[in-house]
Amino acid sequence: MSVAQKFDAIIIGCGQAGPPLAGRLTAAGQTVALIERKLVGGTCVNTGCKPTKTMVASAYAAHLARTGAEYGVSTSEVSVDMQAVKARKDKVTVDSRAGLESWIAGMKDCTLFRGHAHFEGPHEVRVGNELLHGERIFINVGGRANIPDMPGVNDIEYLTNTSMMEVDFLPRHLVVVGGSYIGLEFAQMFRRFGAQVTVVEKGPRLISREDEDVSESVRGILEHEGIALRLNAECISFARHPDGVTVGVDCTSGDRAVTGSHVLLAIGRKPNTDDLGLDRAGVATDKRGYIEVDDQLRTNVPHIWAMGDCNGKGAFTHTAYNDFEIVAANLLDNDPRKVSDRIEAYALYVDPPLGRAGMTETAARKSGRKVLAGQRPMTRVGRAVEKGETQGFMKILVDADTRQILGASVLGTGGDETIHAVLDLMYARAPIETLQRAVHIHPTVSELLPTIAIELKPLA
Ligand SMILES: Cc1cc2nc3c(=O)[nH]c(=O)nc-3n(C[C@H](O)[C@H](O)[C@H](O)COP(=O)(O)OP(=O)(O)OC[C@H]3O[C@@H](n4cnc5c(N)ncnc54)[C@H](O)[C@@H]3O)c2cc1C
Ligand SMILES: NC(=O)c1ccc[n+]([C@@H]2O[C@H](COP(=O)([O-])OP(=O)(O)OC[C@H]3O[C@@H](n4cnc5c(N)ncnc54)[C@H](O)[C@@H]3O)[C@@H](O)[C@H]2O)c1
Repeated sequence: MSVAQKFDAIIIGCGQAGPPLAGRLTAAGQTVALIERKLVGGTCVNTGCKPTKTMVASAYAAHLARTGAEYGVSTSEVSVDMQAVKARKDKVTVDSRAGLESWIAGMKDCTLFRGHAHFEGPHEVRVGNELLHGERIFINVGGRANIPDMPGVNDIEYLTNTSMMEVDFLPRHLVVVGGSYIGLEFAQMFRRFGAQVTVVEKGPRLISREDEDVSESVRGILEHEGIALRLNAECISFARHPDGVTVGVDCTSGDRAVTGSHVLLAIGRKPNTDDLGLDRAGVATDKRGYIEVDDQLRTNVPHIWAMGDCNGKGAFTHTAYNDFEIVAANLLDNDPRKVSDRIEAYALYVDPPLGRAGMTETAARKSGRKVLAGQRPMTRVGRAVEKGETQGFMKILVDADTRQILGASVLGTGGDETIHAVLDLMYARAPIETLQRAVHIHPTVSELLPTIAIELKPLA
């Protein structure tokens, strides 16, 4: 029997919450074992946010070059060098990962173990030949692409967000299954790189968590760029084809199948909890495998916490990082921060981007509150007109009784940044009058937020 190495804390997974927590714990004098089975930095750094947003930037450059004539700028024929696009993406990713690795290496009393970790008992974790004992254990294992058992899926070669990172060529025709956050970002960027792109979505509209007017506007933006959309695809199936892969789409109407050279599956994520040996530690999960945690991210086992995507309380880098802040505040700062203090916020990086904070209109209506709403199309935002980027709109929702902002959607140029003007007021619990009287800078997209706030009307 091997003797376990003892640590004050074991952190499983080196994603968005693990490394900063290791930093805080070691700075407080604790010994930490940090375990990573693949790449330090996890999804965001290696196969998620960072590489995709870097590629979105290349796609934007191609788009601007193609539309240069509209700005009076003549460009000769635009070509995209996919190897250069990938090299640029790789550099951003590798630099980021290297920065993280050197930060971890500099942490006193932090040992980085490389390998797959699993529980052998409530305090025992095994990584390869090493058995570790932790007084406290923090799980930060993230998630991976969900590949449901769809007809034919095992007979074809498909891409996921991870294998997309190796693509250094232009697919002739990319079929993206899943019309949500991951699918739409890849769909638009590859269309802009020059591929034919079809999005296949089983639901009746894109990004179904958003309001219908947002889905509809995003649909228009993508179709305008020549992306084919197949919604209501209730009979998705796959088969090999001499030209690539045939994706069965519909059982009732339209072309029943679409044949592409490559298929990307972007149909949700699942937590990396099935191979962790959680039962040996007695840690409870829900039916979908997410680790159950309380408002301060403690599992049902008092010395074990779960942070980031694996706890199902968020699915974003900023929510994973906030999980670290909550755990650290409670353990080290005597500050009882909690998840329920967090306001939902995120962006979808199609171009123009969608910035979101708080409730959708659908959720606000369902809440039973009296709701005031204000809206403005980007065609009536000077900054958008000047930039020649007038697609989309802004919408703000306010509680008529408390006068506080319930939520906002900004689909338009700079929407990912503009939304923060609203988000910060929500955190401040400021009444809408604060926004009405704020003097914003001209010419910006944000300068129209006070105008919208002044023009609020009751929801019909
Ligand atoms: C294509 C794509 C684009 C995205 N874009 C954005 C975006 O623009 N903005 C945003 O906020 N979010 C975005 N996300 C979501 C974001 O990447 C995740 O929410 C975030 O990375 C979650 O962080 P985490 O720390 O929970 O997990 P992860 O970053 O997934 O890290 C978990 C780590 O644990 C390791 N691990 C797992 N199991 C074990 C084990 N048993 N032993 C040892 N190590 C293990 C994994 O290898 C991984 O390194 C995107 C996701 C994808 C897929
Ligand atoms: N900009 C960002 O912040 C960003 C970008 C990408 C991803 N992410 C994160 O990654 C998560 C996952 O994104 P996603 O787009 O993969 O998933 P998602 O859960 O948002 O959407 C999944 C899509 O696949 C469809 N679908 C589900 N099951 C299916 C099936 N069996 N067959 C066919 N279609 C099916 C759904 O109708 C839906 O449109 C998001 O929730 C988000 O948190 C964030």
